Amino acid sequence: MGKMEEQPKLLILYASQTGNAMDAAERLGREAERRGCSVTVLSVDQFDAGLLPPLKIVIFVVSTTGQGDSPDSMKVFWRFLLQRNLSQQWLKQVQYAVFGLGDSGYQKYNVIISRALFTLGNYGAYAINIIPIH
Ligand SMILES: Cc1cc2nc3c(=O)[nH]c(=O)nc-3n(C[C@H](O)[C@H](O)[C@H](O)COP(=O)(O)O)c2cc1C
Repeated sequence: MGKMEEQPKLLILYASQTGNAMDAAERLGREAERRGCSVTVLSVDQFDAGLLPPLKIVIFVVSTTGQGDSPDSMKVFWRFLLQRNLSQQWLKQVQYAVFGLGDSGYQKYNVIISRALFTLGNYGAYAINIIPIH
């Protein structure tokens, strides 16, 4: 027989200002584990963005804070992604989904979703779903 099926590996990265995106990410992680995935859940500031390219599936859970700002924990990761010396194919193997936490009472509702989508897409990553939560 062929080699054993590997468990699908899933990375869930969250960017949270007051804990809601973290709670949502951990809940998502538990659901995925129950369905047979091998899951790692981390805050974006605990993960080196340079390690993204070989990953197959990454789920981002990001909240919008301030006046349409990203959480503080996302800044370094963000700066890395905006570096100019990364190729347009840098994330071509990566499929990703973005869950966004926001409040439609704010003018800049959930804008961090679109920023994340745009930036990752620029590197050839493939968006499998974009899900605003409010
Ligand atoms: C100070 C503050 C500013 C916020 N600004 C926005 C905003 O500009 N756009 C938006 O969609 N939601 C905004 N929200 C709502 C948050 O996104 C929402 O409460 C979310 O659940 C927070 O997630 P977190 O705990 O992971 O940071 C804001 C919330 C706070 C407390």
